[in-house]
Amino acid sequence: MEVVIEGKRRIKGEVVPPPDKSISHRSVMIGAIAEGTTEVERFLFADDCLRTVDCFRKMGIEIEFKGHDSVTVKGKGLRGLRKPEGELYAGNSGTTMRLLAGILAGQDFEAVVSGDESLSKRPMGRVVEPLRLMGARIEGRDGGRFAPLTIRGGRLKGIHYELPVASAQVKSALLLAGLYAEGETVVVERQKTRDHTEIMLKEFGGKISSNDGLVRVTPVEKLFARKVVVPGDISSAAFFMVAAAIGENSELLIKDVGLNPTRTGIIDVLREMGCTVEIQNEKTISGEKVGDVLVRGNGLCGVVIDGKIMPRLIDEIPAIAVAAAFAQGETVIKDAGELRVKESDRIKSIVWNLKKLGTEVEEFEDGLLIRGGRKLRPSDMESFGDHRIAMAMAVAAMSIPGQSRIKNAECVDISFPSFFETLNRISEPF
Ligand SMILES: O=C(O)C1=C[C@@H](OP(=O)(O)O)[C@@H](O)[C@H](O)C1
Ligand SMILES: C=C(OP(=O)(O)O)C(=O)O
Repeated sequence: MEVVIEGKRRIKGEVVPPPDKSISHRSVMIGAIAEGTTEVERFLFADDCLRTVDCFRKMGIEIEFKGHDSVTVKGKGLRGLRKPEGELYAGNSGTTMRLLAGILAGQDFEAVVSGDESLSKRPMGRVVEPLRLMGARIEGRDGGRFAPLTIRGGRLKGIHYELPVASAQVKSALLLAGLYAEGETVVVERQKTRDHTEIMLKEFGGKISSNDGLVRVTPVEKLFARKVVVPGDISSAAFFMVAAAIGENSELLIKDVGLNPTRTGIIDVLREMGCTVEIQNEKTISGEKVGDVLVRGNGLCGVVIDGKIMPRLIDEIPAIAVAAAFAQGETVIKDAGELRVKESDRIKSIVWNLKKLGTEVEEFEDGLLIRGGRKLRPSDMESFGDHRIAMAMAVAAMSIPGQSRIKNAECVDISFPSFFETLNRISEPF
């Protein structure tokens, strides 16, 4: 699908972002291994989370869709999953494959997890190696570095493991496997990554603690079903934040956004770039911080983004790169090598598209430099099959007078199926 975008400028009004993808995945996974029925209010009906639903249905879990945005998961307890017939297909979703690997490592059956072309190229050694140390038998392409993975779970033992890459998916896989292990599992993270697994496991009665970069889990006999209310996804909201930040005279209220501090790097960066971002109505729901975010565009300047903040905004870099192209001065993004192993090589994808728009960009192994503030031209852009690239470039196109095109834009269905309609609704013509 090719989407044509007429450049418009003013972004105005109110918007509610789609439910959080990370939390939606976890609600099904943890709900499936809890005792009782977990009601999930505001589940994300998008491709990635539906892959997680399919995988658990294949393992005998009843999952019902209720209305347009809720699901119920009939949990069967820690030992209630059954051996699936055929492969478990994770599609494009890294979160599905890596977290599922952790749960499968604790089961006493064999299962195969596969993915689409993009997911089959993403590194799986980072979960395979520590899960093997815990006692799981896992095979995969190239010695287990790539999917499909064949996982034979069994008796696991807890490990003390320092994450070689800052990854919430790897941490979560080990914590989930730790539910089945003998003794304590300790994951050491040098940079704090999103902690939705820890929060939800605690809500469901898990024994888990986090202190000073050490996350510890010990097995419990049972997890107990809980109602989960999923906040809006700050990673989806980020596209609107940037749209409002770069739009002249723009003001946008984004409601019910998840504000877990491990995810709010985008807000810090936009403020540092000179944008007004106000948080209103903060509350805590299902253990997660939520609030409304008001963004007012009033001119941006370049920034340096590196180091510890990276895990707090890793999925927002495509949107931030667009903000940088519209900002005065240079923006440098470093320590972002992880972008090369997402749904596309996001450093390459960003550089390719920004150059088409007339931005001066330099590519580094672990990041990029963007010289902002030049007059940009409308263009034909390419998603490279990556939802976040399609959405970021649509936001850029929206602020450039004239007609741009985004090729292969159907990939927005991965995390935000109504993205283009929503973007149209909040933007006004010149
Ligand atoms: O745990 C999660 O839900 C996610 C963790 C991050 O990946 P990594 O763990 O690979 O950094 C992020 O990029 C992804 O979109 C979702
Ligand atoms: C990297 C992402 O997701 P995943 O790793 O689950 O495919 C993303 O949504 O940007």
